[in-house]
Amino acid sequence: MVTVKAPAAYYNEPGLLKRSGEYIHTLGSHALIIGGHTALSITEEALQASLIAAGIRVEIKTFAGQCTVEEIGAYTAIAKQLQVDIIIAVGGGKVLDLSKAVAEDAGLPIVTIPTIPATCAAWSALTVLYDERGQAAGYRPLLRSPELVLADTDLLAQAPPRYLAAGIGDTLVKWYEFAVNLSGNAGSVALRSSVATARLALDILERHATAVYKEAGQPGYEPDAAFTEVTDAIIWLAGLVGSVQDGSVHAAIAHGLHDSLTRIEETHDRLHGEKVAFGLLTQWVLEGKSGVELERLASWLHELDLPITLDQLGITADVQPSATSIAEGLVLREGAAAQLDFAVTTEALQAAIIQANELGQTLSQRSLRPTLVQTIANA
Ligand SMILES: NC(=O)c1ccc[n+]([C@@H]2O[C@H](COP(=O)([O-])OP(=O)(O)OC[C@H]3O[C@@H](n4cnc5c(N)ncnc54)[C@H](O)[C@@H]3O)[C@@H](O)[C@H]2O)c1
Ligand SMILES: [Zn+2]
Repeated sequence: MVTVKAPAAYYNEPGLLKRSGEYIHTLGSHALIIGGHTALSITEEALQASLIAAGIRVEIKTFAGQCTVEEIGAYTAIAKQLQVDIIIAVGGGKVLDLSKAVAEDAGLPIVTIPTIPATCAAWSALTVLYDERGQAAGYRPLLRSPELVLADTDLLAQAPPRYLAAGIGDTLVKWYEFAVNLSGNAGSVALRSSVATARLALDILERHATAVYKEAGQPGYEPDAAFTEVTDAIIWLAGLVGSVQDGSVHAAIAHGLHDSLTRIEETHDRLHGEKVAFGLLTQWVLEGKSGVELERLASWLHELDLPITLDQLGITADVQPSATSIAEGLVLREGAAAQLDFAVTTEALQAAIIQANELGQTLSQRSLRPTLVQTIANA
């Protein structure tokens, strides 16, 4: 059986927030807004004004910071107690994930308003769970994607560019994680659909991501067509890649390494897309890509300021034992290894992490040189 889950509507425009009531009022008249602290401070005024103007009563609760089963239960109880008829989620991936599960458990429609383009969580019918210590604790598939996704490109363009880079990392991984599963067979329609969508997202990122990332952080930056393509790739296309499922099992190595990295305390302030990026660099080594190709790809990650060394991930312990524990922590889904034409043993993974880290160090040192020369020249 194939299931395709996507939002009833996805909008991407500058200034959407100010008009959000026009889109939301047909879905509900008494809303619970769940938002991160920063996200609410940026959006609350415009969002509330637009909702109230559209005749929607508003309740607001600040997200406590972690998407755990307990927190989902707590916000569901709040939604029921307040007797709201719609949930509006505002913020990064964690608050959107929590709110989607809350809406499902409370039997309510949900609108997602991403305030950073760091993941496809605004779109997907999936909640990634953590425990209270911030370690990955599994995935909760949801029955539906959100009813409505409002991607306000003004809002997304104002976010610190680090989040954009993380979103780019988390999107380009889609192609590389899916493509390795295609070895030797054409795949089902579901797999081919995901691969084709992931390819389109990769094409957009290859074309625009670096320039958009460099420009987006500049003062007075206004989102243009390239920015919209890049954020569409991150939210919509990456979301669509995961929207189509036929029960077949894929090996998501970079994401598996991400999950393993979440068990290392020092990586906790690194973003999802940042950990995935290092996981992807490791996967490229494991796949046996040529030195030239590895250098090209790692340089791209480096240009986006994504981590390409363990140190950049926050891991300061010795490389060898760190690589061993990350490698040992990778759990592939049952049957996934059979799809691959390269081996994923703990030893091979450990060696790949060490090689990725060495390549990352070399590239980082090389790109430091102009700065050093500059510093000496200016001394
Ligand atoms: N459901 C899915 O399909 C899916 C996909 C990928 C990742 N995820 C999950 O999403 C989470 C990662 O999401 P994330 O990377 O967005 O991190 P996040 O949700 O932790 O947000 C990162 C930070 O951004 C801040 N923030 C939000 N809006 C801001 C703004 N406009 N300006 C400045 N700061 C702002 C938040 O306060 C937060 O501290 C993880 O839990 C991950 O597992 C889910
Ligand atoms: Zn991801």
